[in-house]
Amino acid sequence: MARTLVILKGDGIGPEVVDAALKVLDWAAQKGGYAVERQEALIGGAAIDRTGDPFPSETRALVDRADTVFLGAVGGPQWDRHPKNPESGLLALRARMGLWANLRPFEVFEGMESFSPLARPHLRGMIIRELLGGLYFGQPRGRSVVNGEPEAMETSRYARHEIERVVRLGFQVAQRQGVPLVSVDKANVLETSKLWRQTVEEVRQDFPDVPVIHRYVDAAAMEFVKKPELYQVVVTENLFGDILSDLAGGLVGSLGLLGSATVNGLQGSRGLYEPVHGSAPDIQGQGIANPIGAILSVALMMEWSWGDREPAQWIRQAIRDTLKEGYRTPDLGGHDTTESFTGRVLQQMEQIHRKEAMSS
Ligand SMILES: NC(=O)C1=CN([C@@H]2O[C@H](COP(=O)(O)OP(=O)(O)OC[C@H]3O[C@@H](n4cnc5c(N)ncnc54)[C@H](O)[C@@H]3O)[C@@H](O)[C@H]2O)C=CC1
Ligand SMILES: CC(C)CC(=O)C(=O)O
Ligand SMILES: [Mg+2]
Repeated sequence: MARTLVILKGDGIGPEVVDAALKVLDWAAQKGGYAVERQEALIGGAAIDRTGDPFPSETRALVDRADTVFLGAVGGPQWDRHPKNPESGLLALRARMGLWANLRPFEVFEGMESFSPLARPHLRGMIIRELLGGLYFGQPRGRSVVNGEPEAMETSRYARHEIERVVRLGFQVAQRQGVPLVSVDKANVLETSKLWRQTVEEVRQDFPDVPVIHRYVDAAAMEFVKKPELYQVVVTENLFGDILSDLAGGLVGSLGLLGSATVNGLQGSRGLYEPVHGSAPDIQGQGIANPIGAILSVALMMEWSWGDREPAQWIRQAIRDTLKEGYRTPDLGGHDTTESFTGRVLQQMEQIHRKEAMSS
């Protein structure tokens, strides 16, 4: 059966890493013997330039009919002074799809230890970031002039059910892995965080076998660096998850190494897949962006939306093997281009596939 996919390449290095990821997807689909029907649409700054809207109606219509969406990245300095904001297109997409759990796995690949002074061998974990609430979406927000002076405001808001569903997912993932759940909040100050912590305490009654560690976000930032092995499954609100997942990028050696899946719980095929990094305007157009985050997002898509576990494992193994052989893009001290690195990953996948075919 054909799988359908909406592709939103976006801005900066978005198109570069998405093109790399699609090569891997095509290979896996061909080996799996199924077709992927792809439709492409505009988002972010590219959409502003063409239509005046960062999330145009044509894109909305396609997304509404789609189960699976794959995104590059949005934003860039050329839109800083534009009245419309590319990032608001991404937030509108996330809200429109109604997907609330953003899973951001991280892993120190073998040989990558020296790219972060903090990296530990074999370190891996996952940040589960609530994606539809908090400061990014709360109302009221905006600008005003008070006593002749410009003011700006945002609102952080969470309803209990919005916290409960993502916390429950956190418990389920931690239970599956047999590890503690680390819940990050700022309950010593913020009302939303007090409700968050109270909800975690209530939901934990249903998971008596999962130890819970509560941390305030400031202490968590310190401890993530000092004792990262504690942070195997982390559940947290939108803003804190955004910040801590970039910290995880630093911890494993590069932001370019992280993929993500945004889903509605353990079941269901609907998903939005995107690398954790942004549009990286500083390296845009040079052909040197690290495609690993985007390629790992393909693996997550195959697993979470399509239930294709085996090709997802081939992809991950091929990335490990390619790095182990010393191929790297410049963010990891290497000389590979996005294209040459992706070519190596494809070769590794071919080898893994051939070996498995011979042994079965
Ligand atoms: N999901 C999205 O679409 C996101 C978009 N952004 C937007 O991206 C633009 C740039 O934001 P920044 O703060 O610079 O964050 P960024 O994630 O784009 O880049 C931060 C640093 O990491 C490097 N980097 C990121 N991805 C890389 C990759 N795949 N390979 C090699 N190096 C990589 C960049 O070169 C840069 O030095 C802004 O407009 C921002 O709003 C930022 C984060 C997420
Ligand atoms: C650009 C923002 C909308 C979000 C962001 O930084 C992220 O999702 O990682
Ligand atoms: Mg971010």
